[in-house]
Amino acid sequence: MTKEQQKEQESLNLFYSTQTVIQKALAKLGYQNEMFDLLKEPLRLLTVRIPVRMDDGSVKVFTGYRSQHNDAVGPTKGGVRFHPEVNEEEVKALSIWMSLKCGITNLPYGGGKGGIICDPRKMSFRELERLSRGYVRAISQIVGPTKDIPAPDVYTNSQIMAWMMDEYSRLREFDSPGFITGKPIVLGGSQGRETATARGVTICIEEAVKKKGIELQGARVVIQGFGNAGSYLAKFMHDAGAKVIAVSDVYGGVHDPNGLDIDYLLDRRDSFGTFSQLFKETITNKELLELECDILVPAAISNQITAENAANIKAAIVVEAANGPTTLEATNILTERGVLLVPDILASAGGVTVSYFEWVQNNQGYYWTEEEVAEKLKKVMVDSFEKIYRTAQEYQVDMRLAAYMTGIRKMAEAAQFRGWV
Ligand SMILES: NC(=O)C1=CN([C@@H]2O[C@H](COP(=O)(O)OP(=O)(O)OC[C@H]3O[C@@H](n4cnc5c(N)ncnc54)[C@H](O)[C@@H]3O)[C@@H](O)[C@H]2O)C=CC1
Ligand SMILES: O=C(O)CCC(=O)C(=O)O
Repeated sequence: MTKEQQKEQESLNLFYSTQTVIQKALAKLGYQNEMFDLLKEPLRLLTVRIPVRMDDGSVKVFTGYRSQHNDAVGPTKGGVRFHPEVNEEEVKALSIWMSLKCGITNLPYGGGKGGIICDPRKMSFRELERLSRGYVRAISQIVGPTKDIPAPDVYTNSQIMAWMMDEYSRLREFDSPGFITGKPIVLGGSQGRETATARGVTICIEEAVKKKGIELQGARVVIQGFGNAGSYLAKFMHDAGAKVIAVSDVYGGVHDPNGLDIDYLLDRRDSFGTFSQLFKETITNKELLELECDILVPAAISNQITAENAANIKAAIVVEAANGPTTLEATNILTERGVLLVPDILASAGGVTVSYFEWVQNNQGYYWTEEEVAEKLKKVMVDSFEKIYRTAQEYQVDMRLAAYMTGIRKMAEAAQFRGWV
């Protein structure tokens, strides 16, 4: 393997590349190696095997994970992913990113993340219910409203959160809405959580265009992924007067340089964010990423913009709604080319921010209006964007490193005060 190939291989390993940036961020902030030693790995990783009775009477055993990166600041928090490609390294990296997101937005949490290796698109409603409940039973010892609070992520939704909350409440023998966020409103969910990730991305786009001197009105936007994050984002961009010219799902995308009919697409997508099979003329995800546009938003999975295609990205602004869509090699290429890259741990932090609001409302038993939630979210996101933009300028670093520096500071301070380092 050549040096370049090895570099790219390392860049594609989310866990390894996260550790690389953490090390740089801590060094910039003047921390010793001991702090890196503490923060480079999750404190806890639980692997579980979940037997599920399938509809045909057979038993299938699924593997799941829950990773808790660091709880110096407070209980850990983060979503649960149901996806065939879930793996230990990815879950660990995702839990570290949750710590950083909570640090950036100044939430009283550390980061956690969970996942189950499965393909929910091939499972029935009742099989999914049994799997969700089985997962909660398997991880119940290490989670809870004051320990670790799960939430939705790829291919999980408010129905799955409802089953998980119900199972946890049964185990504990009292109603525990604060165990999980992203619940249906009638079960203690928050106004605005469903759209929170996309709202947060929208606010970042509004800030980023100001920095780049681009008018949002009429700007051409391309979005990869049409699930929770991507589909609402398309709607918000359309409502803001931008021209959404291409969107995609796992199978491919649709493109119209004059702007797509977003309401139609929203109406036709299924609960897994798929719609493209309804169309005859489609483009590949690879083609979508390289389209002529002003703003590109990867809102699906990781490692989409790599050393291979970074030079072909035409957008002036890339805003990462997905976790880990751009490798470190690609980050360098885009930055050198003058593309403003708003990193995932900032851009997608709207979800966990409103999850925090949901948890606060559950704890106090008093609920806020959609306007109150939107106003509070806006303040958190604008402040976070500015903080990171200023850090990038002050230290002459890219937005990703600036976001890591901002996100890790509170955790490092808390660990020091606790006497861990
Ligand atoms: N839902 C949330 O609150 C948050 C989500 N995120 C991140 O945003 C991204 C999307 O999450 P959600 O919208 O919640 O998921 P989702 O499950 O609602 O939608 C996923 C979308 O990605 C597409 N997709 C899946 N595999 C793909 C592939 N190989 N290539 C292209 N497209 C593919 C699906 O077809 C679907 O349109 C993920 O990276 C997730 O971690 C980040 C923060 C919060
Ligand atoms: O809402 C949450 O608590 C976590 C959302 C999440 O998993 C993420 O930001 O990646």
